[in-house]
Amino acid sequence: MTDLSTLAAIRSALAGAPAPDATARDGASDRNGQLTKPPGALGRLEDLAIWYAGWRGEARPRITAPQVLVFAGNHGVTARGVSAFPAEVTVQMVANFKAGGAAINQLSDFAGAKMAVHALDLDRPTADFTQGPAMSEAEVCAAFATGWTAVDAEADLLVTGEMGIGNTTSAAAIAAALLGGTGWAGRGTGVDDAGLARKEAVVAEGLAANPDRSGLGVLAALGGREVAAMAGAIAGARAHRIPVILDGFICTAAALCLFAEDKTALDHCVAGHLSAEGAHQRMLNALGLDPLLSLGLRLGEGSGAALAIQVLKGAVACHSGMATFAEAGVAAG
Ligand SMILES: O=C(O)c1ccc[n+]([C@@H]2O[C@H](COP(=O)([O-])O)[C@@H](O)[C@H]2O)c1
Ligand SMILES: Cc1cc2nc[nH]c2cc1C
Repeated sequence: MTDLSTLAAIRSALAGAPAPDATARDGASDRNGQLTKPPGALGRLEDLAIWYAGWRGEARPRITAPQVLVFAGNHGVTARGVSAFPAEVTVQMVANFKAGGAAINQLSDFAGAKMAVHALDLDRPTADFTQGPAMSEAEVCAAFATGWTAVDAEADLLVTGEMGIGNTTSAAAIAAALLGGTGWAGRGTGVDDAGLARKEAVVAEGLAANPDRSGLGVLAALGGREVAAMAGAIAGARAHRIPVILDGFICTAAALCLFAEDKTALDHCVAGHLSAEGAHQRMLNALGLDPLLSLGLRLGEGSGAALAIQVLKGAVACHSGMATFAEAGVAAG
């Protein structure tokens, strides 16, 4: 069992993360050059397949066991009027996920993925981060460990999603702390102009009340339990060489905390989609990630990333299933 009981222990676990398999990646690149298509004609699908092959350590991989993990948490900062919905919606939506009634249930089924929901201490919201850290070191580490251990070692692809009323304010505060500047707050579930102004003010207060600017320090101070669990799952997947598709604004903020610790921490990740939350593009730019889809989604739950499983499956199916020029007797150019 990996020790994740302190931030120092988590930092050591991150430092021990594996790299992709260069032999498998080169083998996949070589195979890609022999497939029955003009060079580069499958565009970004070709890069995706080669990237996936490197992480899985197989030149001709398959995707047969995607996993979708949805983490839920409650936020003390909701007391500041930062969401269009009441905090009770978090626990109510967890019941909906368990009953199969949410968008992510449909999108996971449609992608052939196994979905699980983890509700993290919903009856104990994090502290209001305008007054000091949202979580103690023990709390953030426990949430991170929940995410890390939720990853199925037998999965061959992971999507991390979340549910947490108030968490777009938390994600905006994380981005502001780690990337600087203002204007990170957006409409979330649909706040009006006054709500948006409150969010921006709450973010500024949160930064003033919490001076630590390390990735994990910011995760503890301004994140939430579901945000920490997503960071843990993203890092835990890496330990098993499981590639990850990131979801929207909140998931990307969780990933940003890992990136702030180590610039290679997201090498096993792709951005599933561009959220309609205004500052998501800016966050992706800072991470150097180019989203696979842009459909105006702003739901969370892992929904955009679950939809993007289909794109990655398509890329890997073409790569591993297509005939080569020699096999098909097609004249190469
Ligand atoms: O993933 C996104 O980009 C996204 C953008 C806006 C809202 N959300 C979802 O809406 C909730 C947070 O919104 P809010 O307004 O309560 O901060 C939370 O449950 C998220 O899953 C998610
Ligand atoms: C209904 C509802 C569903 C959600 N799913 C993710 N965030 C959400 C926020 C609301 C309000």
